[in-house]
Amino acid sequence: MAGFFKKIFSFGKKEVVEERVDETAPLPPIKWEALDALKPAAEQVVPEFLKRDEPQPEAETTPTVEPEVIPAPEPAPVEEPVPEPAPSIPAEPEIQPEPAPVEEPQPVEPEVPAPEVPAKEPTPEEVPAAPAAPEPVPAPEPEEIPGPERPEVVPQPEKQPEPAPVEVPAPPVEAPPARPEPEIPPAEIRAPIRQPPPVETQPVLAEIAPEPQAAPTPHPPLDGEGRREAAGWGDSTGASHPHPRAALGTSPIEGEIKPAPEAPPVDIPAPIRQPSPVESQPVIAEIAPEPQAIPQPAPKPVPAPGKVTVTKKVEQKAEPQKAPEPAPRRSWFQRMKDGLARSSKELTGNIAGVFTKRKLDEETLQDLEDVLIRADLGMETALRVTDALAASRYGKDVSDTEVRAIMAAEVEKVLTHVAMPLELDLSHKPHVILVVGVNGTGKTTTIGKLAAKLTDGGLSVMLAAGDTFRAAAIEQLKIWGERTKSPVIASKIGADAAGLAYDAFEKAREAGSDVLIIDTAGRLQNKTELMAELEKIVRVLGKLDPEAPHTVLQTVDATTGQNALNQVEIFRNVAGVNGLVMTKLDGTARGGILVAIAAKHKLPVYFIGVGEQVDDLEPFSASEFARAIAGVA
Ligand SMILES: Nc1nc2c(ncn2[C@@H]2O[C@H](COP(=O)(O)OP(=O)(O)OP(=O)(O)O)[C@@H](O)[C@H]2O)c(=O)[nH]1
Repeated sequence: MAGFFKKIFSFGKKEVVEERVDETAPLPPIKWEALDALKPAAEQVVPEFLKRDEPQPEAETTPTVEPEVIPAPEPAPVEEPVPEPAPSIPAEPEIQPEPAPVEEPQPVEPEVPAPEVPAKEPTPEEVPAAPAAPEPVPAPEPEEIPGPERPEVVPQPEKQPEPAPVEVPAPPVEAPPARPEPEIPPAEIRAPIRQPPPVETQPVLAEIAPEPQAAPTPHPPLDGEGRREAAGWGDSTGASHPHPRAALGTSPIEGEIKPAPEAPPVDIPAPIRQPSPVESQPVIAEIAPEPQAIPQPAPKPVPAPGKVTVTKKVEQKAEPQKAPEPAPRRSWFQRMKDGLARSSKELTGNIAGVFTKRKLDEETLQDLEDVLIRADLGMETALRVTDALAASRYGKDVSDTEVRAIMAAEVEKVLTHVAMPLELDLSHKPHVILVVGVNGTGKTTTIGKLAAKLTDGGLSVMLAAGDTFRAAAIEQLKIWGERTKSPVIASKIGADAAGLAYDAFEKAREAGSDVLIIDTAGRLQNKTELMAELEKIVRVLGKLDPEAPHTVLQTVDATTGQNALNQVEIFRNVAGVNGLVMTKLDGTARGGILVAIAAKHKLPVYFIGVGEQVDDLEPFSASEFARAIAGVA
């Protein structure tokens, strides 16, 4: 068979050049009888395909497909010149028998001969015969051939035509486009596609169809947008489509969609919004079937993979995850221990470094003293620890565990005297608590935490925004007042703090409040002004109650280290501080400063803060603090 075809092709090529001139002439009537007689010449008919390219009538008949096929095989046999195609013309009768061969072999070759025969020979007259032949063939051949042949044939002619046949390739190329044109309807569909109605889904197919040469491959032309459009349609028609969401879930489609980004789909977005993610999937299913519906139905449903929905699914997953977020609350001791972890870790680590396989001697004791001082525990406490250790373990092997235990015991002894509970003398109405301290040490926050404790204990509390220099401080106190349901007395920014304190005292008394907590500014930058202001507040309050303020609390920021010692010294002298609140013990390695302050000033430490939350303020416990900082369970 291959040899047979080659000959035909060779003829066709040569003739092509000649025939083109003839084709322009009108086509004479076909003589079927004569054609039968000419059967042997069928091979020579080859030249026709060339003519067919130009002749319009052929396009209608199925034979058009055949002529197209011809060009593809042509390349090889250019050598044999067949000047006289005339006899071959009668080949038409052969064309009918061709159907059978065409079906058998997938290769287009068998089909090629049939069309060729009629085309070339009939310079003018015979040419018409070619179109006539196709008419009988139409129904059977087209169905079988179309699916497989189209994709194969089209690409071949274009690629194979290498050098000489340059002329030939041109015609075949033209032939293929002619076919799609009849299908043009799809192009028309695009316009409707932009419109939301479900009918638009068809247009999408049309777009896909053209590419179909890629037909074997899924949906190259579809874009993410295209899918959306489809999705919109799918929603409306989704019911009719059998494609389950599961099918759509496949990811493969996505890859296809990406490659073909087309402008038209952009319009589609509107419909997409309407459908929910789930709906979009059905749309995809619709798109796939359409292209297949024409040639290949079931197999392509795979397009469901186009699941642009994948992104939507992801979103759905994210939503549910957000819901569950309960936070278990740790015990106070655990929180304090965690808060002091940095201080403890550094301290115990250094101690372990000193006592690694060493006997306790003067050098070792000196090293330990240095470690304790660097931990801000203070000279006094450091000496207490080393003295206690030397008294019981000098000259002996000592482990870091034993050292930490002794240290915890000595620290506790120092703190025990300052670890006192805050006592309120409610014989005074109100009991006035003046809160002082450097800016940012936690005055306002501590006031809020304390107010919460007092109100939770059934006491009525009133708050006074004595820091009149900062609007933020006033607003912050108001927030705490709302949280604790405590009235807040405030004034304009820059107002006299002493005057505000006086007014607040009167109002608290009038209201019968149990406790009045007064916030103050902490501008150490201008010590003179600060001292004057605090002294004035104390003096004014004394006018209403000689013993007021009854409690002067100073907040000390543990992160300030040794500076805290000086701060306490200043405020104690200016405002008569009689109690401390150590704040921010969480997140600092300098918690030991609390021990140094206690040892030096011997002021009561009422509370410690280990966080910003309302319940992160707890009464100070010497034992707990000592064990926590020494790393003793
Ligand atoms: N981590 C931690 N932060 C705290 C603690 N106490 C207060 N803070 C934070 O420290 C910052 C300052 O707290 P404030 O209460 O505004 O301090 P202040 O002394 O009133 O500051 P001024 O209003 O500027 O005078 C805020 O962000 C508080 O949330 C604590 O115990 N631990």
